[in-house]
Amino acid sequence: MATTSQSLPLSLAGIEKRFGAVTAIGGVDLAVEAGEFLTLLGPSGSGKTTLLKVIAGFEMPDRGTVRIGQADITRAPPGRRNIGMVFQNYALFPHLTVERNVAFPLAVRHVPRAEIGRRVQEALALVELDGYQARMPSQLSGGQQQRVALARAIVFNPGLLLLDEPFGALDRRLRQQLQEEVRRLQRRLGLTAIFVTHDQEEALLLSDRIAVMNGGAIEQLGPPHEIYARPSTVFAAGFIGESNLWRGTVANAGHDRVTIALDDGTRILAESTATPGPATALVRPERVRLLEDGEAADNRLSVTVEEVSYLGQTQKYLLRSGDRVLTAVWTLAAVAVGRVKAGDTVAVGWQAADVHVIAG
Ligand SMILES: Nc1ncnc2c1ncn2[C@@H]1O[C@H](COP(=O)(O)OP(=O)(O)OP(=O)(O)O)[C@@H](O)[C@H]1O
Repeated sequence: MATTSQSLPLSLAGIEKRFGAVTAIGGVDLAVEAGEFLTLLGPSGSGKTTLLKVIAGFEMPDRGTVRIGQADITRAPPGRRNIGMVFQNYALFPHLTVERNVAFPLAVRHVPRAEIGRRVQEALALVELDGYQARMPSQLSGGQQQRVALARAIVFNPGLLLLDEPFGALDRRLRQQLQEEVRRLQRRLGLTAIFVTHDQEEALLLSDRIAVMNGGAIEQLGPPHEIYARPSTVFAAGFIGESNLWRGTVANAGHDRVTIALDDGTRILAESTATPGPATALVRPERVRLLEDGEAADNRLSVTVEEVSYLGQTQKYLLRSGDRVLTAVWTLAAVAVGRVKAGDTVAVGWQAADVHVIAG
């Protein structure tokens, strides 16, 4: 298998797909660059799998076009799209050896026998399963089976690789190991990859860009750090990472600083160019700091500690101020174990620059 990739860009324009009264995809435009790792992230029912099936050719869209490179493949059968696929339950052929499983896509493409042998060996080496040629799938662990599935998906140099929750059935450690391997392989081969998950950590870790899906539409598209730091909607903010979200009204707008008035009278100072009107303030838990005596902060609250959870490198605190509960996550280097306990009253604060304002 050549490691020089023939990866291609993918473009979706105006994709719509209905099942009876259900709109699974409600008008999606998306351009994925060659060699890019793009994740479709969203809750159950948001349309991720349907969109992937439209790309793969297992579902026909009611409207819109699918292009790989220059070619319009909207109506092309799945086998003609040159797409590699790994699904959670995309089982290997149980009656075929590892070697014949991986050889399958080459055999159906009438690749000469000698070349098949060489390319299968190369693909198995890439997923670190060289020497497993003669095994049957039943003689492999779940992680090894998914590696064989990955080898089978890349052995024919696909223009595009689709991965639908490929690690869903695996335990956490194996999952992490395979995540790293897939990413390394994808980079090394320069593959264009579209990955479906509802696991936000997995999405943040692996992706060049994330498309946050909600109700059959892409709600936000951007690199992980941008989606985390500057979510464009309350849904995206709540779906990715932990968040403190406070709904209020932007008052006193001007000079890149605004005040957000909450209905209980609390005022939050934020660095933002938001205009007056309803808005939600987002403060990520690691931005909420424990204030030392006399320490100043743009925003300051006296809170009672309700709960402390030890998470290893960090601790998570549930803090109450009146009717409001907020979450803080502090590293052990910043706040030692036992220094702040349930029942304590402490001062916390954060800077105006730590507040992200979502208008609307
Ligand atoms: N074959 C089908 N017939 C009828 N409705 C369908 C069909 N496939 C999907 N749907 C509906 O379309 C919507 C989107 O489903 P889809 O499977 O794409 O979501 P998803 O984001 O992949 O969810 P999950 O994470 O649970 O797999 C859902 O409301 C689903 O019930």
